[in-house]
Formats: sequence, structure tokens, C-alpha cells
Amino acid sequence: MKLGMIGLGKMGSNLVLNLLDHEHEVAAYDVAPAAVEKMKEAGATPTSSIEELVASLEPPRTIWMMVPAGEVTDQVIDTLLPLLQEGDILLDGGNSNYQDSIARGKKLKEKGIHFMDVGTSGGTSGAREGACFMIGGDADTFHRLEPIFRDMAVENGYHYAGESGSGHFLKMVHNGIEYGMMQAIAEGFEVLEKSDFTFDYEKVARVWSNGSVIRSWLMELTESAFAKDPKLDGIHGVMQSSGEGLWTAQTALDLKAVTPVITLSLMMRYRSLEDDTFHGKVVSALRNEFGGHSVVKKD
Ligand SMILES: NC(=O)c1ccc[n+]([C@@H]2O[C@H](COP(=O)([O-])OP(=O)(O)OC[C@H]3O[C@@H](n4cnc5c(N)ncnc54)[C@H](O)[C@@H]3O)[C@@H](O)[C@H]2O)c1
Ligand SMILES: O=C(O)[C@H](O)[C@@H](O)[C@H](O)[C@H](O)COP(=O)(O)O
Repeated sequence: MKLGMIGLGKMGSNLVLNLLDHEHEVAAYDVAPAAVEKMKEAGATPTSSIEELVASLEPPRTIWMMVPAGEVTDQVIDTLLPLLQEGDILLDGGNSNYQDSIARGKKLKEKGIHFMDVGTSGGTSGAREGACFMIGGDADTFHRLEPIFRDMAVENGYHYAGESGSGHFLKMVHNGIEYGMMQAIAEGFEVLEKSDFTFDYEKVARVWSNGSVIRSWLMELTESAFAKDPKLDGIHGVMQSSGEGLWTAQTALDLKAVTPVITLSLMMRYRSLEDDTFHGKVVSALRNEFGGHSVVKKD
């Protein structure tokens, strides 16, 4: 099958290589010409604009977007909209908000374009060697595309979840779980680090990766991180986030679903961005007010 890929960054480039491995033809586009050049060298058809990418595909076209979520995704869709025709398929593999995906699905449907929200997991190595896809959109379109998902995913690594938005909803909750699991692993190592024992964290993560209840890919990645830097001295404990954890927490609140672990994990990420906190000052001042407890004063 021939398809177009827009966005050839860490994920898109690996998805293209994965598709090429499975003998699919790919027309590739990115705003960064160097990224397009790399994919040309790998065997994809290079294109220098979205217009050229669309023109290089026979209708009904299949185009996969792997660009930053939010505004960029909207910009790409707005550029594509007048170029696409009834029956074409547009997939969004980015980490888009599921509500945006529902709205985009409706807008594209008005023109007869099938929009599929494809929550994609497994990181860059998954994109390259076998990913995990959580797919929303109409069932007929899913069945037409199923051979592609089968090729690009690990065994049992794709799931058609149902109506538009359900794929990105699943990906959102997946990432909420990811926040909680990562925070729990991190807290365990915090206890080890504060203890009187001297542990080799790479070896600890290795033994926990083999046969234990908490064995997981995240634990294997923990081992890998400690193998590179035994005490992680080379990095700061600043934990960024891209939105999925926030959306999970917001959705959980709207649904009155009780999610303390995910929500606190998100808050720990925000806390990590601050050196000092106003709430810490307030608590410290109050302890001093009612109990005369000492405060740490600024120089
Ligand atoms: N990195 C991951 O582990 C991962 C995993 C699953 C999903 N995602 C999601 O996949 C998407 C891509 O992630 P990534 O890690 O590859 O990001 P990235 O920043 O490495 O790549 C994004 C690419 O999009 C290109 N781009 C930006 N604006 C464009 C435009 N208007 N037209 C064409 N190309 C444009 C950039 O030049 C870049 O090459 C994001 O939505 C991200 O949240 C990332
Ligand atoms: O399932 C995955 O492959 C990852 O979750 C992937 O989607 C990405 O690495 C996240 O975007 C990181 O999310 P945060 O920036 O919110 O931690």
C-alpha cells in the first residue's frame, strides 16, 4: 500500500522506516528539509510541501500525521482540507486531545474524509520495530487499514476501540497510568537512595525486571538509565509533561473517577519545575505563627 507521512521527527521517521520494512510505499513530508532527505535515503518518496505530498498519492489517499499535538495538527489539517477529496483517509498518530479529535472527525466527515485517531505508544523503538496503536474512527475505515496496523504493530499491539475520539481517549488514560507507574518506580528508588544501605541501582532494576511482580518495560528502561549514569548525577530532577496526564486528571474529575495516584503524579511533575513554592512559605509561616516553630529565612 502507498501512504503519505507528514511529520518525520523522532516518531514519524521511525514509522516510515517500519512501513518501508513491510514493503509499503511512503511519500514523506516535514517542514524540516533535512528530515525529508533522511527518509529519501531510506527509500521513501521525498516531497517538499503538503500539496506535493497529496499530489503524489492516488485517491483514495491515506495520510498519516505525526506532528506536535494542538495548533500544528490543526494547521496541517487546514492545509490538507482543500486538497483532499471524498473517500480519503487522514490518521492522526500524535498525542492529540480526544476532544479535539472528535471535533476534527466531525469537520472532516462533512467533506467525506475519514478521520482516524490513532493513539500511538511504545516510544521511538516501538515506532521503529513494532508499535502499539489505540484506534478510533469508523469501523469500515479501520478494516481497510488493518493490514497496515498489523504490519506496524507488535503482535496483539493494535486495538480498534470504536467511535471517533476513542483511540486518543485510550492513549490519554494510558499516559495517565504511565505517569503513576513512573512516579511509583521513582519513589521506590528515592527510598533506596535515602536509606543507610548502598545499592547498585542498575542491578536492583535488573533483578526487579526479572521474575518480580513489578517487572515491566519501564523497569527495564530504569536499568538502562542507571547503566548510563549510576546515580543520574548528570541530569536535574525536572519532570516535564506534554498534556496527557493533565487531560487524564481533568477528565477523571469531570467523571468523578477517583484517581489520586495519577493526579498526584501530575502534581509532582509540576512541583519539580519549581525551586521553591509559595505554598511551602505559607505552611512554614503558619507553623511559626501558631507554634513558634522555626522558619528557614532567606539570606
Ligand atoms: N516521542 C514519543 O515517544 C511519542 C510517542 C507517541 C506519540 N508521540 C506524539 O507523536 C507526535 C510526534 O512526536 P515526535 O516525538 O516525533 O516529535 P518530534 O518533535 O520529534 O517530531 C515532530 C516533527 O513534526 C515536524 N513538523 C512540525 N510542524 C510541522 C508542519 N506544519 N508540517 C510538517 N511537519 C511539521 C517537525 O519538523 C518534526 O520533525 C506528537 O504528537 C507526540 O506527542 C510521541
Ligand atoms: O506511550 C508512549 O509512547 C509515550 O507515552 C509517548 O506518548 C511520549 O513519550 C509521551 O508523550 C510523554 O508524555 P509526557 O511528556 O506527558 O511525559
